[in-house]
Amino acid sequence: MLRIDGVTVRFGGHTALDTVGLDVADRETVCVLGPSGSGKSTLLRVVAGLQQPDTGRVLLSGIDQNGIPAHKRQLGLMFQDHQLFPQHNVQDNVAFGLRMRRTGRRESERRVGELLDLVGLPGVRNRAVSSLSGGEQQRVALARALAPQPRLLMLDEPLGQLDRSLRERLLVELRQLFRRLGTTVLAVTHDQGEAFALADRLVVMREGRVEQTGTPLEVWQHPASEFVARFLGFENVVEAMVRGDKAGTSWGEIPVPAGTPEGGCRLLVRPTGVVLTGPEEGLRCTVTGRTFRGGATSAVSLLLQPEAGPRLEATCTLPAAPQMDERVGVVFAGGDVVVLPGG
Ligand SMILES: Nc1ncnc2c1ncn2[C@@H]1O[C@H](COP(=O)(O)OP(=O)(O)OP(=O)(O)O)[C@@H](O)[C@H]1O
Repeated sequence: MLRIDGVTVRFGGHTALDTVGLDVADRETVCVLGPSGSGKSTLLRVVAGLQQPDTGRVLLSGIDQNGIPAHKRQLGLMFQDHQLFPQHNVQDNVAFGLRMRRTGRRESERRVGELLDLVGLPGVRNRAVSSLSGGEQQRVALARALAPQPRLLMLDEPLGQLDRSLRERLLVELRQLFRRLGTTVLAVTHDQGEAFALADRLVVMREGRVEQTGTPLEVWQHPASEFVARFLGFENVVEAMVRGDKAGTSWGEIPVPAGTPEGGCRLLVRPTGVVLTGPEEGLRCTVTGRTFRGGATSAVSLLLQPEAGPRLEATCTLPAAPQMDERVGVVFAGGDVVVLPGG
């Protein structure tokens, strides 16, 4: 459906996109994830035809889009500040793209009704946009982007402004909606939770380059670099020397996956792989941070300062959680140890 091929964009001396390549298949939802300034929005703008690349091509259904203006690319755009017309009612906002295409009034009204049902807002047709809540406005923006039946829907931080519980609910609904409609989606976000919930495939960007692509599970299980691991929120990274099925580190010996090449590398231990034991067992640590995360699992995040080596992050349940300044022992679970490539 979409092919981005060797796209480079420079602003003066700064390279915002550096030979980026990316394919999005028909009906696939791809989320581009990366820190602020990594080039995500620029990538969307290039696909939309709002930014001319210095080199490279954008193909939609095999056709090079060079020279095709934004409004002729048949794309649906939904940007962060959802750019609705606040003084107009919902009907007029959702029908905007249909008017551009000269759709008749009756057909347009039918389609708007259908879309409002779809996004869970039946009966708001005549309300002023300014009278809707933030979440409702977001849904109107989505209905507006979907109305002209774009061949590719592009979302830029679609749920950025919303509170957490609303965001989580909408994410689930959006995913179901895209499945049902067979929509092809390219979304960008800096929020990994949003990307994981929405995407069939993730693209992690760093300084204008694609650092890793894969399904959310692939990226989570095998981050391609320390950058990706840290971006996903994994902090337990340490220098290691692998010998057989163990690695020597400043935290002591850690089991490594079978087949790990011998020699120096960097290891990641997911917080779930840092297992608390009695204070006389394993690596001795002091609890220096303790945050109750709540949620269905009543999880507690712990920061542990070991006798030697960098600080560790661990998680446990509330009943099992030690207190601040308490001394604990730690052993490492092999299943949560990842060898970072290029370390
Ligand atoms: N029109 C422009 N002129 C000059 N520099 C620009 C322009 N647009 C973007 N940049 C620069 O290009 C880089 C990438 O910007 P971009 O907006 O694509 O990043 P992003 O990953 O979307 O960031 P954010 O998550 O903060 O929106 C940044 O360093 C930005 O300052």
